[in-house]
Amino acid sequence: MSSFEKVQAFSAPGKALLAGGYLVLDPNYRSYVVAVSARMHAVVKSLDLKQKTHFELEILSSQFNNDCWIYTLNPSDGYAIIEKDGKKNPFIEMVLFNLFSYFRPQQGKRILIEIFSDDGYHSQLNSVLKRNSYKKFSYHTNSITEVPKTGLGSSAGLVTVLTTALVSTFKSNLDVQNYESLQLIHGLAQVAHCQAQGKIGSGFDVAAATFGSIVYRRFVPELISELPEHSEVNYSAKLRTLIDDTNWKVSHTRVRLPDGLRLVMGDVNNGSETTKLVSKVKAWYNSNPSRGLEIYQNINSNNEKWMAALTELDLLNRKAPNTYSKLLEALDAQDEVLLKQWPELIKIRQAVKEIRHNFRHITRESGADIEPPIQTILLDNCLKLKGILTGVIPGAGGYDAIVLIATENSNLQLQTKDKKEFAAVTWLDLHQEDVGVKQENPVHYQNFV
Ligand SMILES: Nc1ncnc2c1ncn2[C@@H]1O[C@H](COP(=O)(O)OP(=O)(O)O)[C@@H](O)[C@H]1O
Ligand SMILES: C[C@@](O)(CCOP(=O)(O)OP(=O)(O)O)CC(=O)O
Repeated sequence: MSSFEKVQAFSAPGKALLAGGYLVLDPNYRSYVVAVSARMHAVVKSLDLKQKTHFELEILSSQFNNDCWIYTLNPSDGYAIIEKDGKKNPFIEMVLFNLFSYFRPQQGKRILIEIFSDDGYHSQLNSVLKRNSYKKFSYHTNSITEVPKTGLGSSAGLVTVLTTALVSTFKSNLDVQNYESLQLIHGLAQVAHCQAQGKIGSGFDVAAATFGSIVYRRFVPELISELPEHSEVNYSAKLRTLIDDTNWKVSHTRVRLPDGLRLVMGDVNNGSETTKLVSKVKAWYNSNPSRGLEIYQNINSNNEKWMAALTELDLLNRKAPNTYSKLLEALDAQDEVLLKQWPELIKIRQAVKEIRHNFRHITRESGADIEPPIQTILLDNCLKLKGILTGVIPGAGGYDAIVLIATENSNLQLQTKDKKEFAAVTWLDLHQEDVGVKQENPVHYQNFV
């Protein structure tokens, strides 16, 4: 047993926002978010410091230039967050600040948290793979801020898993399958993530990291924007009231893609500035609200049709698995005559076609490259492949990785090999993973070589 009293491990998934991009910023609209198999992990070791009230914290991210952030927190100065060498990581800082403001612990501890992030979150260029008999991670000589991201929500995953790790040191016997515990983690992580990124997004990414694949409706931003300044003496009390005694009116209903279907992500080795896209779309909407509302309502109606049709597929599989198998066979054949016999498939394809058509309107009218022409061509080519049900550019769109819904049997590598129209696409080794925060076995994170 190491010198630490308690050792635990947790993980949280990345995300792909399939339906509801931009609209999900408005609490009137729902979104469909799929948790993906790229996960952020935290191994937390804690030791009580006898007769001490201060906290010695070390957050280690050895995969990225062996980065670590070291803090000493004292109740006497309001748990001020000052990194030993002045190093900055706003996401770590905001988690620490809000966790200590919420729990206000008095029993001093030494806490070591090691963060691990799966390959899907970042480019693997200039990295070395290290493994043990349970897991493998890529190690970079560059710091985290210098390694290109893939848009799976690394900061949301980090904030959620770091929040979970710290909650586990202050709340004995934390059960991450317990709904109240997940609610606590979710609230604290949403506050920390918004404060760290300096803007209040819809929070779909933190919700998916916490709860897994969900249909999500956001909380009103004022819940977080109206918190006092950190320097205010009542910050801690207001935070506790927000977390413990406030109905956020957020909804996150668990969903899963129907059996036999899987998420496929195709990276085009490019990216988009979500903040810039969002501001362009907001400016477009505000410049002509009636046009914006018309387009948004059309997109929302088709988002809801898409979500309902996915649920219908799931129900069909449960009620009539043999019939459902024939539907999957029709998809694998990609035979137009056969496919016409399946209204559930036609419904999904027509809904997504309408959604994409409307986003191309917004692209032209706002100047925000939500579905740029090169991505339109790629998606339309993908729809002709055997086994493909539909496809979108997730989230804010742009030049991020595309997302397809495909049958388990579809072999995209084989179908696209040496085809010039797919030359720019790398099919990622990712799949949907329905579960959010998970307890892991700490033994699985030792001796990577
Ligand atoms: N493994 C990690 N270790 C430490 N910090 C991390 C890690 N992954 C992400 N972060 C933090 O999150 C930031 C990336 O957040 P952001 O730019 O919002 O990207 P994303 O869209 O992937 O969330 C990094 O600059 C870093 O501060
Ligand atoms: C526009 C949005 O509705 C969705 C953005 O989804 P992305 O997955 O594109 O976001 P990033 O994590 O920044 O890549 C903004 C929001 O909901 O906050």
